[in-house]
Amino acid sequence: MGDDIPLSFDASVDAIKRVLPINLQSPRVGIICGSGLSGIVNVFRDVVLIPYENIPGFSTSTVPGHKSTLAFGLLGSGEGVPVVAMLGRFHPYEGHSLSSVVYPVRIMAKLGIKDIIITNAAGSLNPSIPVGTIVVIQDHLALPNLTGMNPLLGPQTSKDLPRFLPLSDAYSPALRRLVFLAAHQLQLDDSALAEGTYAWVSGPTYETPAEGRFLRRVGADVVGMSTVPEVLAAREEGLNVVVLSLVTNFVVIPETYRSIKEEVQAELAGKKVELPQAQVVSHAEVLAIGQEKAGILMKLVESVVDSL
Ligand SMILES: O=P(O)(O)O[C@H]1O[C@H](CO)[C@@H](O)[C@H]1O
Ligand code: HPA
Repeated sequence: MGDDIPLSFDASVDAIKRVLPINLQSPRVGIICGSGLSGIVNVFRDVVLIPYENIPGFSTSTVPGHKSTLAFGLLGSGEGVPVVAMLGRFHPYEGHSLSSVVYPVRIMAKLGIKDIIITNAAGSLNPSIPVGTIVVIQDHLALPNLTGMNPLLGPQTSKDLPRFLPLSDAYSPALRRLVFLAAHQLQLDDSALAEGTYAWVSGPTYETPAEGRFLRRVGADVVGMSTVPEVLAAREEGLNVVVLSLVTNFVVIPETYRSIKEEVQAELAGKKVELPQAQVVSHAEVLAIGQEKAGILMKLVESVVDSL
């Protein structure tokens, strides 16, 4: 993954500010919308939409369920909090370099946000975290990071940024608290929210059963192909981070491992066998669950922003 974009932060910030009214020029909170989760813009007030193609340094998302638009507006009760939301993100599997993937996070930081709420669609590796659950991420496991695919590799974008970034506190306990308090206020069922560890994989293939078992055994609860690069850049920029993963599918359920050997042996012995079929995940399924559950996630985000 190369550093293929010129560092044009000022040009990007200028292009954005030029089209914003004064009350939206310094957003307080950034939001990244995961697959099928861009509906939050519908509850913004005074909305200004800027296509990524109008912002120097921004790429274009190629994934269904990801628009390529930066949305500014006021969110929450009263006067509202000025926010900026990425309606669509970039993933390395699309061919974007890691520096392109995290570029919008750096621009949101330059615009002045202090907190960032990152959402994603993810597969569950944990049998006690069913589809539809919103997982408040408390930690991550990023095999690509450990093996050299880290967006912070290479020259830093500013000499003021820390070279060796600690990640023991990457997921803000204070913001995570606000999420659970917001859920209480919204009277969400206790089972609506869980806490867990996000495994970042490069994709675009979904996991094999063996990979799913491996990620579960090494401590991950959910898995996805995004988010971690953004978290790293956000932390490097000094932002407070909270990540909400909407579980759209199960990656692996132990009972779905069918043994063809046993099946054939049983058949040869004249026994009737009805073994469960393996599940096949699809992006259409991911988007469908996203559509079904996006409302709750959006209410949660709005309520957290309101309580900041
Ligand atoms: O993480 P987001 O962007 O929500 O999307 C998730 O959904 C896609 C797979 O269906 C992958 O891109 C995965 O990361
Ligand atoms: N694996 C990886 N990424 C995903 C999944 C999954 O099962 N579901 C949604 N994003």
